[in-house]
Order: sequence, then C-alpha cells, then structure tokens
Amino acid sequence: MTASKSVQVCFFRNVLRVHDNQSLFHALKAKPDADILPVVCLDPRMTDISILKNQGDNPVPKTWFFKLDRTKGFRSKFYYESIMDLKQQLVKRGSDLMILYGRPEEVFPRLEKYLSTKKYQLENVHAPKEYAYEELLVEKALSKSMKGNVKYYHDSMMVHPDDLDFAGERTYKVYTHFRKRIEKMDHPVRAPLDIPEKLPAFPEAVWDFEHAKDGFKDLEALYKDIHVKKDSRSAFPWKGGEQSALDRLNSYVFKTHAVDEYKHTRNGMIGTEYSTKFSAFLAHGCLSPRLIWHQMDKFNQQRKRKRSVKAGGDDDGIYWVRFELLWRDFFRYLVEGYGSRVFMLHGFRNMEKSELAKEDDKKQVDNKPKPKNSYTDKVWKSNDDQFNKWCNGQTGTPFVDACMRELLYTGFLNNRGRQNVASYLAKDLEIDWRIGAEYFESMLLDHDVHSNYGNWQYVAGVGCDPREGFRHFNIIKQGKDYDPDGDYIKLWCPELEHLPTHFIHCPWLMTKEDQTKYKCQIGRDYPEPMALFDTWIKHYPAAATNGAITNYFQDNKKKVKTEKK
Ligand SMILES: Cc1cc2nc3c(=O)[nH]c(=O)nc-3n(C[C@H](O)[C@H](O)[C@H](O)COP(=O)(O)OP(=O)(O)OC[C@H]3O[C@@H](n4cnc5c(N)ncnc54)[C@H](O)[C@@H]3O)c2cc1C
Repeated sequence: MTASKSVQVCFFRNVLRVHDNQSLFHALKAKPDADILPVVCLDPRMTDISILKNQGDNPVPKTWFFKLDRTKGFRSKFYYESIMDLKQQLVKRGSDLMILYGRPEEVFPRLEKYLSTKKYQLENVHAPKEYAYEELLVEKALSKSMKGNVKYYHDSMMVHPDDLDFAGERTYKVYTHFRKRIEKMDHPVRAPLDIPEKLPAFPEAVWDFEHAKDGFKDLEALYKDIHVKKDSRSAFPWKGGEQSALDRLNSYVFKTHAVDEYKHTRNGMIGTEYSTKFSAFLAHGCLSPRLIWHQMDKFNQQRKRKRSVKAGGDDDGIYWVRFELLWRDFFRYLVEGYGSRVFMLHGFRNMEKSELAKEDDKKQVDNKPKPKNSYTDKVWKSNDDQFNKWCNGQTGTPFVDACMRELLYTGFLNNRGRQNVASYLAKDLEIDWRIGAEYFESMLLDHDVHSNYGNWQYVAGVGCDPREGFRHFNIIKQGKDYDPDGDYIKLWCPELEHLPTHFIHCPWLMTKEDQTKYKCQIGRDYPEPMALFDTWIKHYPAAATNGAITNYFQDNKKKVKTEKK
C-alpha cells in the first residue's frame, strides 16, 4: 500500500498575491516535500455568482441592513481580474490555481474527503486572518468544519499585532494615541517574506474535484457578464491584480517620485497622480502594506536623501503616506475590538456610553451643567427620495453631485470627496449613515469593511473620534477650497460647464437671465437643490449674491426645504 502524499492548501481568501504572502510562506515551510494546492473560493454570501447555473442556486448577496446589492460591477470586475492575474503569477512559478465556488466551510471538508480518495492527505489549510464580524463567522465555521485544521496569519495588517505592546489597552480608541505608540517603535513593520521563484508541484488530481475544471471558465463567464463602461475621466483606470499593483507602486515611488508631493497633492480631485491609488490593491490583497513601507525605505536609501525636510514635516510625502496607511491598520484594530458594533447605528461609541455617563455624572457633582451627549440623543432620518438623488448625483449641490457621479461611473472617489458626501448625508440631511456606508460597500472598487464603516462612523460622529463636532463639512467652503475654479464639477456635471466660477458651487443663486446666459436652466438642465442650509450662506461668493440674496435662493425659499443648523 502506498503512503498518502501530503497536501498543504493555501487559501487565497482576501489576499490575492504571491509576494509577501504569509499563508503561502507557511504552507511552503510546513512540510518540505508536500504538494501545495493554491485555492480561491468565491463565497456566494460575498460575491454575486447567481448567473452560474452549474454552481447551485445562489441569490444575489445583499448588504447587512438595507439589503442593497453587495458588490456592483466595478468591484466584481477588479476582483475577477485579480484572481486571473493570481493564476498567471502561480503558473509562472510552476504551480496553478484552483477556483472553487461555495461556502468555504462546506467546500473544504468535501475537498479533503475527495483528496483522500486520491491518496492525498490534506494536512493543513493556511489562510489570512480576518477581523470583521461576518468574515469571522466564516472563519469560525471553517475552523469547525475542518476540525481545527486551519492556520491563520495576520496578513492584511501593516503592523503585526504581536509586535505591538498595547500596554493594557488592546483596542486603541483614539487614532493619535495609536499612531504615536507605533512611531515610538524602532522597526514597526516586519520585512516582506521571500517567496521562491519556483513553487512545489500542483496536485493535478484535484481537477476532477466537483466543478474544479470549470473554475476558470466560470470566472470568465462572470467577467463577461459585467456591464460597466470605461470612463475616460476616471482617476483610477488600472486593472486588478498583483502585477498592476506592483507597477503602480513602482511608478508612484521610483519612477515619477509622486510620493514626494503626496502631502500637497493628496486632496487633488482630477487625474491619477494626486494620491497613491493603492487602496483597491490593498483591499483585495494584491499589494502588501509591508512591501509599501519597505519600498519607501529603499527609495530613501537609494537616493541617499539628505533629510533636509524634518521627518513628519509637511514636505515629507513618505511620512504622510505611512500616516494614512496607519489609519487603515487602526480601523482593523477597532473592528477587531468592537465586533458587530461596526454596523450599528450608535457605532463604536455606544460601547462607551457607560463611561461617558460616568464622566457626565462626575461633572454634575462639580455643579457643572450636564453636557449633551449628541451621539445617543440623535434621531436619524430616512428619506428614500433624498437618498436616491444623493446616489445618482442629482442633489442640486454641484460638489456633492460631481463626487457622487464619479463614484457612480467609476467606483472610485478620493478621500476628500468621500468625507464631503458622507458629511452631507449624515450631518446635513441627518439620514441614517449606515445606508450611505452600505451604498459605498456596494459601489467602491476598494471597499474594505474596516475602512469604510470606520470612516463613516467617524464622519457621522458615532465612531471613535474625540472631535466629533468638527467633522461637519461645509460643502460650499469645501468646494471652494478643493475645486476653486469648478474644474472637477464641470468634468462630472457638464451641464454646468458655462457657469462662471462665482456660480459654480451655488447655481441656485443665478437669476433667470443668468440661467439663459450660462445655458443652464435650474430645474430643467440641472436639478433644483433638494436642500439648502443657512450655514452655507456666509461662503457664497460675493459676486454671486451681489451683496444681497435676492434671487433664486430667496424666491424659492418656500419650495426648497431650508434647515437651520
Ligand atoms: C466615508 C469614507 C469611506 C471610506 N471607505 C473606504 C474603503 O472602503 N476602503 C478604503 O480603502 N478606504 C476607504 N476610505 C479611506 C480613503 O478615502 C481611501 O483609502 C482613499 O481615498 C483611497 O485612495 P488612495 O489609495 O489614493 O489613498 P491615499 O491618500 O494615497 O492613501 C494611501 C493609503 O492609505 C490608506 N488610507 C488613506 N486614507 C485612509 C482613511 N481615511 N482610512 C483608512 N485608510 C486610509 C489607504 O489604504 C490608501 O490606499 C474611506 C473614507 C471615507 C471618508
């Protein structure tokens, strides 16, 4: 009787790359003569595989509360491209990729059983560690169904949790404390792991497992079924996949040195170079955050840069990219610490309700007035009409509409834009922030549950933010600051292209004559504003109001809901 051949499974769950892949590294180390089986498993709870008739009856997956489609075309396309590229990377190294469909906790035990009939022994599954609530449920179910035979590795974090001395505070609640803690460390980020150019044999017998042979064909069918148009205005025109990610890293750091300008350009609204555009690659695990960190070190060394700029100063682009990448880790730690609170209306802060109440009580003893806790008293609204107009870039507020149209047509929006549209929905309209977060989840190329829900909570004032009141963005001021000439607005709202700068952020101030002159009838060519706020008035350009607001805003005050803030 021949002995079984050992197989180590490397499960590429949300880490779709070969470089610095911890699961692959450990699978390779586990048993030197074992075969390595790289597997991707498309989970119908996360990915829409409803068109594949040979893979069972799988409904379109929906978001947590509002049941929006979980993954729209942009992200699916990027995801499939990333898997196709991963297969190529593995084939180049003499291996291959098995693409399976179904719930991992059901598929893997069947695979194990199948392998045993082919004289293979599935020794271990190696997989990246998850932090978010739903993903952890899958992780637990998988561990259970594989009888504890799954090993998890912290692969998506930049700073490994074991390297952080949390000094008794496992979950930092304030970003600055977290960042400062890390900045004190000598070597906060581990070096990327070396993966050999040649990988061990791929166990060919597995192609006969269930529909494994059809895996790639099915993926191509899913890819062909995506109907999203390329938009030449997109700030993010890249393909998914490790190769594309590495090209972008190389270009942004070593070729164009755009990283040097990051601090000054990151809020730019038009074009590909103003910020790193690493987010979608990071979200799909096509790019290792640790590699980014170390490549930036290499860049510094290669140029033997004289640090005439103070590290952390305004000119130190590398410092600021790292600063932002630490936000990404921070939200992972928060989500890990607070579990399903990430999806809850009262957010992470609700956990602190009792602590806040204690604080309030203390202050009362001192005879100080009891501070109002705006998080717990807040009444969140629901308004389908306003929400739909927001999604479609038809609110009648140009800066919001331009941002929302970019998101709708490309699946991407820069950080400044995201902050503004989130603040408009949650703080101006006071609509339940979760529907906005779920819409982002549906649309974003780079959706990452930690960063998305974490940032939404932050903007909505229910997250871990000591400066809650300051996140209320004044859309008119922000528009003037970040799109002073209205170029971005005109790019996405071409119906406003003839407007002079002083009307571009507040077209409702145009008189009937202005509207004729600038070829834009409000209510016909461009929507009437669905809401106006008194706080905006002081930021209207003087040339638009002529010193007094006597035009559209005034005339239509009864028609348009005006809210006092
Ligand atoms: C309401 C809202 C929702 C968001 N949803 C997501 C999301 O689903 N996925 C996502 O990756 N980012 C999200 N962000 C953060 C940020 O907007 C994007 O990471 C950034 O715009 C991506 O562009 P970039 O890669 O060019 O970023 P850069 O400015 O070049 O930053 C470099 C990297 O740092 C990280 N980063 C930057 N800003 C943040 C931040 N505020 N929070 C966490 N990480 C950050 C990202 O990984 C980014 O790729 C959200 C922000 C807001 C305000």
